[in-house]
Amino acid sequence: EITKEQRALIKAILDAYNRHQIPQDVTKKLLQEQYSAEENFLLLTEVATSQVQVLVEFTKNIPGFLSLDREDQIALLKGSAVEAMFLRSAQVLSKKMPSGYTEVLEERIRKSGMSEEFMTPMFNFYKSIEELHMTQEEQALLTTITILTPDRPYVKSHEAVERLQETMLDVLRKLCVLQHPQEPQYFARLLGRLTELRTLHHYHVEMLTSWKTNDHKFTPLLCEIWDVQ
Ligand SMILES: CC(C)c1onc(-c2c(Cl)cccc2Cl)c1COc1ccc(-c2ccc3c(C(=O)O)csc3c2)cc1
Repeated sequence: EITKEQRALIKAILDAYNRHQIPQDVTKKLLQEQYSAEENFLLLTEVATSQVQVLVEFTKNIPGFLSLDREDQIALLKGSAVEAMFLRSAQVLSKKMPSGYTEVLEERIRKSGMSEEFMTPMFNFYKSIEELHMTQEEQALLTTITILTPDRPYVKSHEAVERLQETMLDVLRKLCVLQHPQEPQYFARLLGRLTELRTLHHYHVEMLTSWKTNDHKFTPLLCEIWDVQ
C-alpha cells in the first residue's frame, strides 16, 4: 500500500526531524535557571528563537521545499512557525513520552506572564495531542503538512505548495491506517488538530501583544518571523 517512494519520503522527513533539535546547552537552562515571570519569559524566548532556527533547517530538508519560489519559502516559514512550535512543545510536554523537560516547561509556560485566557485553550490542545499517542513519523509528517499549508499570507504559487502538501497528506493517511488499524478515524483526528492549531495561531497574535504591552522584548529573529515591533 505504501510505495517505495513514499517510504523513502517518510525516512527523509523523519531523519531531518530527528537531526534538527534545539542544542542541549539551550534547553538545559530550562532546568537550571531561577523561576520568576521575567526569567521564565526570557528562557522561553531563548528556546523559541532556537526552535525557529531548528525549524528553518528542518524545512530545508523537506523534499521539494527548496524547489518552491524563494519568497513562498519565506511566507510558508513565517506563516507556520507558531503552529510548528505548538506541535514541538506538545511533544515535549507529553507525559506519555516524558522528556526531562515536561514539568519544567509546563511550569515556565504557566508562569511566563501570559494572560490566563490563553492558558486554557493552549493546555487543552496539549492534552488533545497527548491523547493521540502520535508516533515519531506522524509527528514529523504533521509538522511538514503544517509548514506546507498553501493558504498562508503572501503565498503566490498556491498550487505548487498544495501539490507538495497533498503528497504528504497521502503518505500520512496511509501511515495512520497502518499504524492505527483499530482506529479508522485516527487520520481525521490528526487533521482536526491542524484546525485547532490555526485557532491557537490567532490567540498567539494577541498573546504577543499582551506581552509587548508589559514591555517584554523579543529577539530580532522572532520579531522578523512574527512581524512584531
Ligand atoms: C517568545 C516566547 C515567550 C514564546 O512566545 N510564544 C511561545 C509559544 C508557546 Cl508559550 C507555546 C507554544 C508555541 C509558542 Cl510559539 C513562546 C515559547 O515557545 C516555545 C518554543 C519551543 C519550545 C521548546 C521546543 C523544544 C524543546 C525541547 C526539545 O526539543 O528537546 C526541550 S525543551 C523545548 C522547548 C518551548 C516554547
